[in-house]
Amino acid sequence: MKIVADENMPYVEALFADLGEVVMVDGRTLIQAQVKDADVLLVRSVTKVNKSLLDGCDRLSFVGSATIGMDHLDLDYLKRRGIFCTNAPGCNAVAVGEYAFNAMLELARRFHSPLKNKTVGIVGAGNTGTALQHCLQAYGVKTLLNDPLLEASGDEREFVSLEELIERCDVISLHVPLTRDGEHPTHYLFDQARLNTLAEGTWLLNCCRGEVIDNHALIQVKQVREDLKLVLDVWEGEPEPMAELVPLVEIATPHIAGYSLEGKARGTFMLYLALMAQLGREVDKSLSSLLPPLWSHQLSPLSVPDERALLSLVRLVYDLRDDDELFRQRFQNNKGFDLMRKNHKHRREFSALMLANAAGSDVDWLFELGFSGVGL
Ligand SMILES: NC(=O)C1=CN([C@@H]2O[C@H](COP(=O)(O)OP(=O)(O)OC[C@H]3O[C@@H](n4cnc5c(N)ncnc54)[C@H](O)[C@@H]3O)[C@@H](O)[C@H]2O)C=CC1
Ligand SMILES: O=C(O)C(=O)[C@H](O)COP(=O)(O)O
Repeated sequence: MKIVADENMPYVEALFADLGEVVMVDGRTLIQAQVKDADVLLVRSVTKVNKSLLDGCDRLSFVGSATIGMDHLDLDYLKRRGIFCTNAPGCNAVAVGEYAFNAMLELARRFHSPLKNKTVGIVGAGNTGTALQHCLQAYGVKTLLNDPLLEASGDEREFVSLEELIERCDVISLHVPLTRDGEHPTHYLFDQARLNTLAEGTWLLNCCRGEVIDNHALIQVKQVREDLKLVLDVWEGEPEPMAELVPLVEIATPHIAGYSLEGKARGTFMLYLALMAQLGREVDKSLSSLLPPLWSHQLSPLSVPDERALLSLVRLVYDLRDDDELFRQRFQNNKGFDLMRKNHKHRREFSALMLANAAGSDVDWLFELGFSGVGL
């Protein structure tokens, strides 16, 4: 069996080498000739999997994307061809939730405006939106949700309209898939008209897909709205974000919100499980055996850390300012955006940090937030 896999997918050798020949490729520039005799194709979000890539790849029977998003996969074409296709729902949801929470703490510190007192609106209350809500609730921040699809499906949480969310929230974080059809398409969900309705001083975060915001319109609006603060991890036109937009953004990163080691490993592992099921073979590997051990720092945060101390703890796990700084230096270099992603030093999730405080104390909310505790 021949398995062609994106080189930015960790643990492929460890999980798939037993099954056949593994060939690692640059997913962004992948062409048909490289997939011609493959049985299995493992991709990430940068590979457009469609007729032009797969025409004539007659042996291919399995396509797996180690991502949450599926907008790069032509699902109708794959179905017509009878090629099994799967993705990795929720694999990096915790990473995205923690990224957005982290970014909010950074803005709060920068603008001397505590997060604790704000109302945060989450647009798209699926896996990543819920992971963010979890962090915010653990810290005691009020959240409002907008998700017309979940609302209609009977999800029992409370939802508000997008208009109400925009009106009532100080912070808005976007967590929707990129869609162009259906009753609630998200392409340019935040167009010029909607951006103009943002309340004074809103913080707007986009960690889902660049095209959910009209980036040209965002530039125009931001140029006259110093009060708006932006956090962008995703950009229209990746891997070439609009150069005029970057300086207008407070925290700018190259689509790495989901890049925790745990999240990426989970993505590869979910594809391994799907392929083993497809092949009718027994699973003989575990995710925990792939990951390095927790950081067993015996940290005991003061009984109730204030927001400053909380940010210090969060920065210990992942200092978002490093990625922001590198991004500004490198995004305009030849292939800078993709190189930063490829060479990204995997961060860990909050759970990698073991706190020495005992459970059942007044810092239990830190464990709720995701940090590990001795004996938990
Ligand atoms: N920056 C990054 O590194 C990452 C980005 N993503 C992106 O984030 C997206 C969301 O991921 P998940 O939360 O895991 O997906 P999910 O499928 O679990 O949740 C998405 C939610 O958005 C809702 N939704 C769809 N259209 C909507 C609309 N018009 N208005 C409000 N809500 C709407 C859906 O009903 C669903 O509940 C992915 O599709 C992917 O594109 C995901 C992981 C990492
Ligand atoms: O899971 C998703 O959806 C994402 O956006 C990925 O985290 C993006 O990473 P790559 O697949 O582009 O490496």
